[in-house]
Amino acid sequence: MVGELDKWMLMATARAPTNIAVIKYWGKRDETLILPINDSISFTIDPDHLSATTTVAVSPSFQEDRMWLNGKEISLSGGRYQNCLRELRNRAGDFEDKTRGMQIRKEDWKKLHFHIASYNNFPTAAGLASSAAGFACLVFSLAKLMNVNEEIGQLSAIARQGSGSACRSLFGGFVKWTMGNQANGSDSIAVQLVDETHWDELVIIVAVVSSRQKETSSTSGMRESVETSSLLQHRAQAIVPNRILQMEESIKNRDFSSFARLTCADSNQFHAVCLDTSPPIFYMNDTSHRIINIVEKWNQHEGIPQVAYTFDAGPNAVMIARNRKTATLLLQRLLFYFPPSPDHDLNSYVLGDKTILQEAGLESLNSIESLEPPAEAKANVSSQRHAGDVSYFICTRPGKGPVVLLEDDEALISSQTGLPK
Ligand SMILES: Nc1ncnc2c1ncn2[C@@H]1O[C@H](COP(=O)(O)OP(=O)(O)OP(=O)(O)O)[C@@H](O)[C@H]1O
Ligand SMILES: C[C@@](O)(CCOP(=O)(O)OP(=O)(O)O)CC(=O)O
Repeated sequence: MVGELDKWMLMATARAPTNIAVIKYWGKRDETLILPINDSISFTIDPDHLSATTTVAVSPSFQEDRMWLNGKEISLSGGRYQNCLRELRNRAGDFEDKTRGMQIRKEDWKKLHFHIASYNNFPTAAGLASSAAGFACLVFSLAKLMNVNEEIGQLSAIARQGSGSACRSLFGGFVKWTMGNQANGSDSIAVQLVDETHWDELVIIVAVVSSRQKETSSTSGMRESVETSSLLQHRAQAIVPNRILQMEESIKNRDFSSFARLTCADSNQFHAVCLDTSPPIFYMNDTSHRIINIVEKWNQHEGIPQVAYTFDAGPNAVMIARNRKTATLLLQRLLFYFPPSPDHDLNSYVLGDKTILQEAGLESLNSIESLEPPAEAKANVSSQRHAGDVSYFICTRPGKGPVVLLEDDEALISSQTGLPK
């Protein structure tokens, strides 16, 4: 189809955030329905910094379902996309717009085709959970377009079938994915624990760590762990249930010390499970280990945790600081140990909420060069600097769940052609 559309077209646009788990999901009991072997808890990241925006359009002129991701056409033939589309079509409602003379009955949705355009405001292949934001956004925007009359929890069970962690991106704040026990997965859904205003002191700094090697995907990594790791079985049965209860308590009470201990312990146990997998999977690299060391030594020096860290299936560090003051001290440490390489400017080295840079008194490359080693360095950690080992940092905070975008200029599909703008 080229040029003008010859029939009507209906569109919806939405934006959905990514999320980072503090109690990790690792292991499925059902590969097709994506049912996990344990509950997990995450926080949602501010969509201004890490989110997917998706426009979905429907028109009798469209001949097949098509999708463009970051401007490039991708195939929708994979089982995960097909499962989400089928589940949503099964739940579609009637739609009528008398002024435009449009009527779509429930059953018509099965014959109509979609054009879908999505854009991630962060790198897609950098291990920053783009699939979580992407599938949450796909399901949320299609549910709006098709008038699906379901609670967000039920939509989360559809997003789960795109990528497990995506179910948690249907809510803001802190979110629990309950594993459920039904064979059809109807009770394996996300629930919001608290919204993003409950604990608004927290500041998040993500270190995107340079990595050249191709990582094992989460999907195949967790399959191998289920098949070969006895530590994984022990973790799911004997460790996680208690940790979930403790984590819920620390979030409810904004108890940072307990939150940080649990978050770091759970990340480390997840990576221990990866090592216990045969053959072992190494997601973290030397820079990741160095970051853990810096945070651990600082926390130890202060006597109570200042910062928590967590790592997903890759070398990037996600650090959570108890408040803005701590975040500035963390940023000073990070920029001391990992200054930008000579070809970088500060503006492209620290992304997201740059006001933390100003508060840390770091407004020029010179100010980074003249940073002193932190107090704990002399006693415990080497003060060697590693320019170039981190690609960039993102400063952000916990944020809200998916939203519909109503402005025409926010749509990614042209109302004239039905194709990406
Ligand atoms: N905006 C989007 N809309 C729909 N699907 C997306 C979107 N962004 C990413 N995806 C899907 O997710 C896949 C990438 O998922 P993958 O798990 O490999 O990486 P990731 O989620 O960025 O990293 P990780 O899971 O390791 O944190 C893409 O190939 C695509 O199928
Ligand atoms: C380490 C993790 O980030 C694993 C996420 O795995 P995915 O949700 O990407 O896996 P699939 O369900 O196979 O798509 C931990 C987490 O997010 O809980």
